[in-house]
Amino acid sequence: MDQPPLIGITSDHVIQTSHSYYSAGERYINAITQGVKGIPVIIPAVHEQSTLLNQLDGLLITGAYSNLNPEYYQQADQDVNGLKDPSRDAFNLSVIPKAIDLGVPILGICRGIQEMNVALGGTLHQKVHEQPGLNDHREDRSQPMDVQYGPSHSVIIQQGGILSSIVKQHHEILNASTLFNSSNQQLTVNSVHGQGINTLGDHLKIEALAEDGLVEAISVISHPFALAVQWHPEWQFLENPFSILMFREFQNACVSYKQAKMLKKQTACR
Ligand SMILES: N[C@@H](CCC(=O)NCCCC(=O)O)C(=O)O
Repeated sequence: MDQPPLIGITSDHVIQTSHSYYSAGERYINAITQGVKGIPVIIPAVHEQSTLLNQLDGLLITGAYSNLNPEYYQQADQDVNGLKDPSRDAFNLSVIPKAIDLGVPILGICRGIQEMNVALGGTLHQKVHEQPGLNDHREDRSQPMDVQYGPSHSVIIQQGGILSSIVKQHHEILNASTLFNSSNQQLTVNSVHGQGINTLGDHLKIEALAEDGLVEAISVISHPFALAVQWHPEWQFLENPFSILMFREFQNACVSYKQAKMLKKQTACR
């Protein structure tokens, strides 16, 4: 029987009680094991990437409380004392373009969408809530976690992308979900971020927009599956039909990519 796809999960560099770790949240790992039926591999944000990427069948770029250093998009930092992660910044901004070039299927979540955009030359709003016309997309940290990560606002799915193709393929399942409104293609999502996409990077298309116009999902044009979303589909995804379908679509892309790689190897050996 075929081995499940090997999915790399990006990590955060964290210091706890004077010890240093590269870690990834359990929710992301569960989404890979249960939602993508893959083998999760946490990648320390230091690894040499070209050999590593050749082993992977997919890449998950996680969310994080830290913010990307705005030097990477040529802006002065508006929150110099805010949480940063230089190891993650350097690793992710270098691995994303390489993974895209190789055709590795990618799913980016929250900080992951921001990194994909900046890695391809885009910029971010450092404080979305201070931008005229944009809403406050932050969670209320005084609330319990299920409220912080609970349904927050809707996004409008744009035509012609990966998300709209999920809607088309599975409209019967989605029509039964209270989180999806088929008459206006609106999906209710959670919202746990202070930063967001300002100018769009190269070779990117918009997959979904919030009601205030903020970009909520993107994909790489002419790539089989390089999708990133500003919300958190991994949060209690088994209760959310759209999230289940999105992880399944990522799984299909990873399995196809793995099979194509094996076929190429076999052909080269003949
Ligand atoms: N720090 C950025 C990105 C927000 C983000 O990824 N939040 C996730 C928090 C932790 C997690 O659930 O993994 C911003 O504020 O925009």
